[in-house]
Amino acid sequence: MTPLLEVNDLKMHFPVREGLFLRASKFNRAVDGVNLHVAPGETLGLVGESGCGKSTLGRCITRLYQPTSGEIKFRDQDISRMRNRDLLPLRRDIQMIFQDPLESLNARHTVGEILEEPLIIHKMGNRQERQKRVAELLNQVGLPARSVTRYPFEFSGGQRQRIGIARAIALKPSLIVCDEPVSALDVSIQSQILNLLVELQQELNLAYLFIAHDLAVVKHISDRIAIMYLGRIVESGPGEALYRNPQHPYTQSLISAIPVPDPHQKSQRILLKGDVPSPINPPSGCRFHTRCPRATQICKEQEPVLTAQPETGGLVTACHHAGPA
Ligand SMILES: Nc1ncnc2c1ncn2[C@@H]1O[C@H](COP(=O)(O)OP(=O)(O)OP(=O)(O)O)[C@@H](O)[C@H]1O
Repeated sequence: MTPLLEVNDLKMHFPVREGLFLRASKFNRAVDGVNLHVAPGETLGLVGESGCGKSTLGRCITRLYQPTSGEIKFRDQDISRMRNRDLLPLRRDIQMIFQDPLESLNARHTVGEILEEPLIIHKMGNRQERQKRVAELLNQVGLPARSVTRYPFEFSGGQRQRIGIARAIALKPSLIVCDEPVSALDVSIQSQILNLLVELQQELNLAYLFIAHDLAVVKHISDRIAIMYLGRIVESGPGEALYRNPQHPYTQSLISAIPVPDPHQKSQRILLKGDVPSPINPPSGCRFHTRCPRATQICKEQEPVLTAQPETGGLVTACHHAGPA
């Protein structure tokens, strides 16, 4: 199937300004050569530790950021260098849901105004038609019709995320970048929001790039999962294969950290050495070598490329010593 979204060798390097004249002598390589693709109606889970560049990647794809280099192809058109003016039609089709809805929703506007705003910007319908659409959106996300006159602070965290979701689907997009949409919510509410996202996906044929720092969250909702470490994808493939038979030691350590519900089943936690290095000065060769239990000389010298792993059900892995744990 032709991908809806294709990202090739994408880089986002933030200048680090220092000294009296705030000159940029260094760069934070937040995203440093990412390749990925998402098919229509598919969910790609993007997982990695805090600071590995997930949000930056999501913001490049939605073109909140102008990437430093690389390609972002949406419906076969490279949008990575598009000017703001030309991006308007695209902003209808690619939306974003944020971790903290309170921060992303305008606190001085009522829910009705928040949901009507994108319809006004994109000149959709007259006032009456827009109000009808707002009522329909509230219904779709499971909020009462009377919410239109209320303000975001009057809602609970989960309800606020429902407002964020309603706003994201208002323009009938085909791709939504979900940036840790349930991380700030209680566990019981998390599953309600995840279920809502799955229902809407089926109803509206939405594709999701679902960002999370926790593999357990994306496990049940992702068709495929990509694991990110220090600005790069280190392993990806169908969710089921990635859980059952991960080949990258970093994926293996993330999976070993997921609590096992059955107390009789033993889980061998794979602990990593040290902390995540700085993306300002990433390690040579394989970026993961400083923390990797399998690292040898070649890992310090040569950067591994993503390579298909035979008999793993479709995993691609960037590791000189890829193999089962
Ligand atoms: N606007 C920005 N300007 C400069 N540096 C930034 C900016 N946004 C992010 N960074 C840096 O880029 C790196 C990646 O950050 P990013 O937020 O993308 O990671 P993340 O994986 O989403 O982490 P988290 O889960 O904590 O949000 C970090 O070192 C961060 O400090």
